[in-house]
Amino acid sequence: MEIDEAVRGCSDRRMRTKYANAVYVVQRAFALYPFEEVAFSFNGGKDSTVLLHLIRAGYYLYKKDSGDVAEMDAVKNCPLRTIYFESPCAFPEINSFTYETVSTYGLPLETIHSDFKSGLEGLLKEKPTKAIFIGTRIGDPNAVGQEQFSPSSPGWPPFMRVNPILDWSYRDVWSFLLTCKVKYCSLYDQGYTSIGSIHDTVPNALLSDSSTEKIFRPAYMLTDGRLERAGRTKKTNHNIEMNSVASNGMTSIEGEQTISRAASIIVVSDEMFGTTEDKLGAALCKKLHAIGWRVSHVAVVRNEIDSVSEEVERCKSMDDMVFILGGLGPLHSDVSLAGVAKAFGVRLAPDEEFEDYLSQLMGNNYTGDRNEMALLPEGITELLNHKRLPLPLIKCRNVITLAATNVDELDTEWDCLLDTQESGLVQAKPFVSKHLGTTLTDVQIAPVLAKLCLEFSDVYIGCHRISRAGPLVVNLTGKDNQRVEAAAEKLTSTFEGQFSQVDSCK
Ligand SMILES: Cc1cc2nc3c(=O)[nH]c(=O)nc-3n(C[C@H](O)[C@H](O)[C@H](O)COP(=O)(O)O)c2cc1C
Ligand SMILES: Nc1ncnc2c1ncn2[C@@H]1O[C@H](COP(=O)(O)OP(=O)(O)OP(=O)(O)O)[C@@H](O)[C@H]1O
Ligand SMILES: [Mg+2]
Repeated sequence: MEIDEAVRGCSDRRMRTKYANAVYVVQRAFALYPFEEVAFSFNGGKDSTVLLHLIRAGYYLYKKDSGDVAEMDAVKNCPLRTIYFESPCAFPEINSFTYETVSTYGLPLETIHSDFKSGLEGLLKEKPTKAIFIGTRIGDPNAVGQEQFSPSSPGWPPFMRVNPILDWSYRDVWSFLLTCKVKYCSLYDQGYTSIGSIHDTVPNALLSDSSTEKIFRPAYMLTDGRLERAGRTKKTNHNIEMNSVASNGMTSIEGEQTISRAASIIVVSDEMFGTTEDKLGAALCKKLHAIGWRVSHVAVVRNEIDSVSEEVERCKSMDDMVFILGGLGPLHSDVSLAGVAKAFGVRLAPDEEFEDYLSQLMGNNYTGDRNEMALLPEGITELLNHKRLPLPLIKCRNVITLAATNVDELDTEWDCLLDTQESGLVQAKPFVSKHLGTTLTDVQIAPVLAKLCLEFSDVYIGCHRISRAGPLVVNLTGKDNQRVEAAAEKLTSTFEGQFSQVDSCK
């Protein structure tokens, strides 16, 4: 079987692994469902072209494994029911490629002229259909939450969606098509990287030839697969918004200076419960304070997925940003990302870009076919790169997982975050603080401080003793210097000569 031979004979270990997993899914589907109750959703796109050849290979291997040797000659092709939702808005090149391909490979075609949902309702009424092969991949807008076998969504007719290439990247798709030397739709050679309708799809501008805007390079030349839908004008999923960036890279929009920002910190560590102390959380508090962010909450949780996910769930909606310290890496106790994924209701899925960084850093020094460290929360992860970092930091929506193991590493990671626009760490209006020391007792000043708190609700009024016998230090912190000064003035004038300014609250 030419596809099987081409892949098994290639030197690309990743390709061979992806192929082996995908054809395994195909074989499982043929083992699970009667052949006549399985369909293939084919639209002439690159992903469904990959799927076509994987189905052909999987069918061949399935027949071979089940000992149908007499039939082997006949299974060069796979006569699987093929459905195509034909739309008047489809590119003529897509239509002709689809018809040509089904004829070349002997696929019985059922053309449907309505939308996906009602078309599938009609199909299922007409013929029992238990499973449908679909070329959905991670990164497609509809892929979030799907597995290789996923029942159709509630409200859709009941069938199993079989997604053999769910974990394939853009690059995997092109490696496969080029390795197997199979025909694909001609639009991909004209700069189209993902194809919708004639109304919402143009060639990908990232492939435009710099000398003339009308010439585009072929789709397989796109280096950043995350931008494959950049030519889908209406439904783009990855539009990158550019904000104004200050010279240090930190977003510094004038209006932002007055906004207030709050963060919470989650320290993930079993050791904090008895054998060591948290230095990183305290250091991060100071760093946030220094850029004018309020720290609303610092929590220490155990290395358990549920403990992390419950804490992330609480903090992510309460604060602008959540920082996680600890629990990142290949150890059994490194559960932070699994906790984040659970909090957002997504699964952990292989991230090719992160995998590339990891293999540059550590070669192939991981066990099994898969690098478990490259499993990141699916559909919500952004990698924050910086030239000073060995690996990008992982940001899932408003949750940033820091990799620092000591304060020096934290200093570096923090500087890189400030220098990276995508981190979202905008400079907020800085805090001003005043520290006033006194030898008065807490009982003496308590009623006055209570009133002061009510009158100056925009000033944080903290109070602590150096020892039980004193002295006492009152800390006044706020964003408005005049208000902080006014609160300090009120306190000192109430207790004339009894308060003096001290450097800081040690
Ligand atoms: C065979 C088939 C089954 C589908 N099943 C579902 C489904 O169960 N739930 C759902 O929300 N969408 C379903 N869809 C719609 C897809 O999620 C998606 O809208 C479609 O593949 C178009 O993708 P595009 O917007 O990237 O072109 C299905 C589509 C096809 C072709
Ligand atoms: N009109 C259609 N008819 C049949 N199947 C379809 C149709 N549109 C989408 N599908 C199914 O959904 C899958 C995902 O569609 P999607 O548009 O993301 O991929 P593609 O068309 O194969 O490639 P590309 O991303 O380059 O357009 C397809 O591989 C196919 O299985
Ligand atoms: Mg398409």
